Amino acid sequence: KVTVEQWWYTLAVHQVSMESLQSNLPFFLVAAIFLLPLLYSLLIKNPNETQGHGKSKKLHLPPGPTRLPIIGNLHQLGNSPHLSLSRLSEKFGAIFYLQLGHIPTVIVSSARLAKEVMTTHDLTLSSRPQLYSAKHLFYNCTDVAFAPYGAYWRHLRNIYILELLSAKRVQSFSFIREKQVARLINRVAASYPGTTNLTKILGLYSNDVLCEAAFGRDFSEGGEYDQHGFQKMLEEYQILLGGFSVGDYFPSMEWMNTLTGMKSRLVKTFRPFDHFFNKGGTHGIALTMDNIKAVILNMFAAGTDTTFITLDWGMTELVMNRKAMKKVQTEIRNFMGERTVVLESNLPQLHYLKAVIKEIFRLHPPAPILVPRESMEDVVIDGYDIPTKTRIFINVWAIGRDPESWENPHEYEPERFMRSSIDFRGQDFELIPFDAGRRSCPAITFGIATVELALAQLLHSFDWKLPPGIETKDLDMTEVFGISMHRVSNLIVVTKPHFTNII
Ligand code: HEM
Repeated sequence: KVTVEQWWYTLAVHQVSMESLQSNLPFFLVAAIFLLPLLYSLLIKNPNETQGHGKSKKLHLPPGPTRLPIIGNLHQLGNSPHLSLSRLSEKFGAIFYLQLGHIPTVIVSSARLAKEVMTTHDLTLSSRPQLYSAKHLFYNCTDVAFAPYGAYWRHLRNIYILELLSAKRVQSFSFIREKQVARLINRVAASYPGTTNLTKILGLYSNDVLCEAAFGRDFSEGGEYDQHGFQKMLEEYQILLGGFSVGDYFPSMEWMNTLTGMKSRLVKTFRPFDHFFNKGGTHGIALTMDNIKAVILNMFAAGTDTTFITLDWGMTELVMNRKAMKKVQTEIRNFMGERTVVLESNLPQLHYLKAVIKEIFRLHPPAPILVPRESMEDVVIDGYDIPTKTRIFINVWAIGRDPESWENPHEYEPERFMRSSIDFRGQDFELIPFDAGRRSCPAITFGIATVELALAQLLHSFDWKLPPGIETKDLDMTEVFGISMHRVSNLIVVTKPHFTNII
């Protein structure tokens, strides 16, 4: 039976924080009076026997108790689903089942099973659930990330791979990255000798690169960018996409999203972007204007936060791990000598820098449980029958810290990648920050180039440490809830320029 605890667990995993419960208390009380009988009949349903969707398939649960416990406090659970799901996988194994409302959900937390999902069953598991937030934020899921599998998605995906993000196109954007890295360095230098809010500066850099690549125009010049409030809008996007809406778990109760205010919040977030994109033109592409806007919007939503999170965690880990910081700076400075500006052509020689970035992806994948997939047919994974329309989450955060795959899994040790050929491009399932298979990130080359160049130049141009009186143990590692997750706190540092001519 789905117990009341499980229902609470469902809410908790999907960001119903104590604050939001409290602020919506009058609504919940009124709703409870009217809806309790209905909720009761919906919840008291045996997940072992019926999965709805017109089929009557048996879902064989992994061994272990079927009744799920509540772990930790609600607020903590709600804001860190990758942590709570990792704890559940320690208890129930590398594959386990959750009945989230009416939706059968399977969580996969090992490299071996991720490989099974992303190779053997990649096609069957290549669809996406039509999430309520994605329908409102991405033109009824007509973008590439949330479109269900089919001819339309394949068409869009080809536009990404062959046109927007082809190797040649990404290469042609190198002047954008080099220009924006120079601006990044100037922003850091401007705060010298005071403290630098590096998180803020890295956020601006990631947005500037994407804006210029997408629109061919530098929006940060003349403050046009700030005027549109992109940064805030994108943050809201990440939160809403990862958030909980009743209709995603109880499809027949989608109307409740209007009452909870979820719908108006989505519309409010979506409108400014839509308005902004109206300034462009379609110019002969056989897609509707909304389709094109969805594609561009996807680049922002998928590309800015992920790049920024990688850089922010990268600098945080290096500031905390002085030995690795010294080693990577020595590598860059030995190679660069008196040359102050790092070029993209220098990057292939910086092997330890690449190991540093892999280690960031292992410990802090920007999308810790990826975007859910949805099964298009019945499928057997690791001996378990998984029915059609099951939602599949891959906990890449847990896979990156799995002691079966990694020695000292919680330690920051880039050296491990100097001794191994493991890479993040979708062949080694221990390290899949970009996902793998059909639904993997089409922008790996773009993303990596944006991260590598910025990191190399920051480390070459400055020495970095925490402000006086602050120690590594004082840094707050809590993450903000969302589909991608960055640290709640900003990284505040003090810098010392390496070259006299930089300030
Ligand atoms: C460090 C940088 C990045 C990381 C770690 C990353 C990670 C990911 C992941 C994990 C997915 C798969 C979603 C899933 O199945 O869970 C994805 C998809 C996607 N990413 Fe990235 N990404 C990065 C940068 C970018 C950039 C810069 C862009 C655009 C310029 C981009 C565009 C996309 C798009 C359009 C998809 C949807 C693909 C589909 O569903 O077919 N990403 N990314």
